[in-house]
Amino acid sequence: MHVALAQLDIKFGDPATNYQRVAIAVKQASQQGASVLVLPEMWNTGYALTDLDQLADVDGQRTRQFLIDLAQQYQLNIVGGSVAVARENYYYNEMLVVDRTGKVLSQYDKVHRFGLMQEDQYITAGQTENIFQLDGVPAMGVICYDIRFPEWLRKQAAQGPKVIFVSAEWPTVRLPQWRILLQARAIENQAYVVAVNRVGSDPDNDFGGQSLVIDPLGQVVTDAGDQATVVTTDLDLTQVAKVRSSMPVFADRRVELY
Ligand SMILES: O=C(O)CCC(=O)C(=O)O
Repeated sequence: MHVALAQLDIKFGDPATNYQRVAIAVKQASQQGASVLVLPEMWNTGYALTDLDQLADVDGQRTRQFLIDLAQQYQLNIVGGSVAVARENYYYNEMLVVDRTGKVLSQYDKVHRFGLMQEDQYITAGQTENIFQLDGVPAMGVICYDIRFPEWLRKQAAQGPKVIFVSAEWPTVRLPQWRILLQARAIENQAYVVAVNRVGSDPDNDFGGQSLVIDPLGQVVTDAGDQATVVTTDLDLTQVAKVRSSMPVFADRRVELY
């Protein structure tokens, strides 16, 4: 699996610009030979939560068609980060995963709402897991604050995913925690973590990138730095089986105790 991390700057409250930026990133990823492109969180609007009535993608229709078209045109799978979506009278922070044939593999609403950025006031929490197969590889995806809840990732990782995708808008001030949390999620689940954060700023926060690929032993194999970029990395998925068989932590769980 050759993953491309689209570490984008997101223009606050300006979907038209952001759709263009994503289209450029998909093209770059394809030119770099990627098989999977990963986008950041809330890339259509940024955290313009007070304007969601004007800005959110109604029923996610625009994003869905946009990602399907790009996936087919450039023949790559897309872990679509997340976008602000309006469904009925509610707003969601929604991830779509689309394969290169244009099939929608998964639709996930962020489960843990981040109160420090007022998500609890505007966004409706998701209820369902996000496990899918990319080119036959079992994978899962979560969004930003979700990574602070190891039980949520574990519940899904125990079902077989070898790659954990994370899409985020993680403020610079807490990037030291971002790195440690992601490394811990990789180590405890013995899986690759492919995590994409944005760069740039919005009226309240600076975002410092540090999109990472972390191997199943917790070592950072790619760090995208702090500028807008698309970086690619080859995942050696044989590592997952090797690490899991060398220390059988899933089998050693005492699930009757917790
Ligand atoms: O947990 C954090 O520190 C950041 C989370 C966040 O920014 C988000 O979920 O959007």
